[in-house]
Amino acid sequence: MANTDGVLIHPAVDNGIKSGNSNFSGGTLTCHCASNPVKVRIGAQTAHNHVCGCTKCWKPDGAVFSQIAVVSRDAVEVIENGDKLEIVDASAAIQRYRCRDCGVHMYGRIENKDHPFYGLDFVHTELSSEAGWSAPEFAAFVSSIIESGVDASRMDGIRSRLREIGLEPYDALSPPLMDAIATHVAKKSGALPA
Ligand SMILES: N[C@@H](CCC(=O)N[C@@H](CS)C(=O)NCC(=O)O)C(=O)O
Ligand SMILES: [Zn+2]
Ligand SMILES: [Zn+2]
Repeated sequence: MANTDGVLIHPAVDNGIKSGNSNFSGGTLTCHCASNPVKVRIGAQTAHNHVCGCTKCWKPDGAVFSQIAVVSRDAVEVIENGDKLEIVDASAAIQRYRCRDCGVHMYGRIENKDHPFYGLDFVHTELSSEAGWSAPEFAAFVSSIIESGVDASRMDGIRSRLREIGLEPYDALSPPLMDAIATHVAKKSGALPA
């Protein structure tokens, strides 16, 4: 069995996953700036929370994975210091808005109306002090952590640790989300009825 001692994934899951609260209805995300932080109000509970190993998603210092969930774009409102936001990569499918001073990503938005996840924004709920956000359910883009410099020899230990804390590892998204994407594509091409 792979040794999982000392394998750190993300602070929100390393000491056990906190359950979500089904009555929770949102909170405020705050960037890491000591003065004039960017604040984003999320007016709903999130869904599909997960950890992501890709190189594009924002990770707190020392974390190998990011933690990211989706919420309707209608529920996302920049309420303070929005002038500090800049788009990381305007050509990416997900346009990630980061604070130009501290680098924290405040939300990611899809502008392509044909994208399977159009209408959903991507947010890091650890930026909120409120408890009750939906709990992470799986680990996505696990092999991608190698692209950030994790040696492939550590992957057995990292996948074992993810399973140990209840986050099934996948090298893309989870099967239900991959199925939803493929269904969207098949309906567009006509392979399935719209
Ligand atoms: N192996 C690539 C994967 C990047 C990737 O496809 N990320 C996923 C999960 S966040 C995605 O949907 N990206 C869309 C985007 O970045 O716009 C990396 O690590 O950079
Ligand atoms: Zn900031
Ligand atoms: Zn990602």
